Amino acid sequence: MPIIGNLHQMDAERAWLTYTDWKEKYGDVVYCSILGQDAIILNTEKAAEDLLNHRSSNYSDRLDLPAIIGPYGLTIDTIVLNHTDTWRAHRRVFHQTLRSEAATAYRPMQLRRTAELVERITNSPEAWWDHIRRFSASVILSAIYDHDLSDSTEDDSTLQTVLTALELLVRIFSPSTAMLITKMPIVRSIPTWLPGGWVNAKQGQKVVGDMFDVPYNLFRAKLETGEAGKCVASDALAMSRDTYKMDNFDDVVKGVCGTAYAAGEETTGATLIIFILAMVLHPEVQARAQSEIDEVVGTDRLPDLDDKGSLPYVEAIYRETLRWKPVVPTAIQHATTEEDVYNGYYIPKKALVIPNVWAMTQNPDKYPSPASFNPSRFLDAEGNLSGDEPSYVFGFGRRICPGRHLAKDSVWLAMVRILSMFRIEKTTDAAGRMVEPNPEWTTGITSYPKAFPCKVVPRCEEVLK
Ligand code: HEM
Repeated sequence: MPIIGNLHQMDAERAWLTYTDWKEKYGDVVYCSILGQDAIILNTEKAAEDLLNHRSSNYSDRLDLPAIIGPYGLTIDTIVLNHTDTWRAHRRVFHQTLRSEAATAYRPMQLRRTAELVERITNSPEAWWDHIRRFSASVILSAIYDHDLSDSTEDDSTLQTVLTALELLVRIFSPSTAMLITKMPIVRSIPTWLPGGWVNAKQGQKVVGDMFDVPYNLFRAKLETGEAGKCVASDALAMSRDTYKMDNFDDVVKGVCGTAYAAGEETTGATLIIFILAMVLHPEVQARAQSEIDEVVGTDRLPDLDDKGSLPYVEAIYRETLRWKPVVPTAIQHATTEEDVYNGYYIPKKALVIPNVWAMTQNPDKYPSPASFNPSRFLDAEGNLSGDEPSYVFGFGRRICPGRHLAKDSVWLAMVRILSMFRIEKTTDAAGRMVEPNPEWTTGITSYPKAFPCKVVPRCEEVLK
């Protein structure tokens, strides 16, 4: 039986990060080997749906990374768990607490947090980036642990603990480092004082352990004194009290909560940063959205989620932002449990399966001129929303992102409120010429622009005219 596509020997970095023209060069489904690991790259929505959605019982594992998971204390992290009963318990908690109807309970909190975001940008517009990152952290910490961030993020020990761990996780999960640690486990013992010592597993285990323990223990202490409000942690514990019985359920809840922070904070903030970049580059899109908002909402209140149905162009901007530069461009790799055959081609057991979300978003047959930011592609000739939504940017099958409903409300609300209150403009240089932002992009599991020049200006004078 033939192997799918071209046999292509890749090094780890290229296989994970050079995904731009894979479909053109190699076809819809590609086999490659990443340092000896079988890997299948799915370049089209059709192939991803056929395998990851329709055959999900065989495509919902993750890659076994025993050299990383145990030594770095990731044994209770939803993302890396295999397709086991423990993972199913995690997903049941996510479903119970963050499914579409359950996520609406967090809307009042999201309205408060977006109002704070607008206020902070009004007071110090030059620090918009920090305000956005604070916003995404504050929404997730509230939703998961009912934790209110301190005024200064530097003084918030909970936030600092999780940020330290995230920094480490992003580094050890970079493709080359993950492979290096897997192939040469000895590097885990490099003392922290030597160059490269940041991969030290003993230190990693402490840092990652704190990420799960510190906010969770704080929440448990609040629960005991009756101060804990509604959040994922309290709803999950109520589940176990009422109906759901399982040994070690406390570890499940702790794992769910710690993973949700790690998976939700950066993705939400990064999507908003991509949106700001799109707005700087496209003043005409911004102006059209602002006139829609002014017409529908008026100028004496902030838009809210009840306005969504009347703001199709804003919704189209949301969809185009997800599509234009997907923040998790190769989603998270799945793995097969058993061998399989697809369209006559053999797929090995325990193969990595990488959904090339980037290629799907750049498919010129579905999205003409895919590199341009054009929200109108999601509207019909009458200006109504088309049925198309790039929901595949949230992944596939049983592993689909369980935080997507919360994420959508947070991102949409922040976008519409920023648009209603501010103009996002290019800066000018000393000679008065416009500076065209052309940022570098982060690489790794997530991808978003590094710092770029832009000016955020309150619209109040313009609106009052
Ligand atoms: C714009 C924001 C977000 C994007 C683009 C995003 C995207 C993704 C993607 C692509 C995956 C991989 C799915 C797969 O394996 O097929 C994923 C997994 C996951 N996401 Fe999100 N996500 C976002 C926000 C969130 C939020 C807010 C939370 C939590 C509240 C969250 C929690 C998770 C978890 C726990 C997983 C792992 C699921 C599993 O392995 O079973 N995400 N996300």
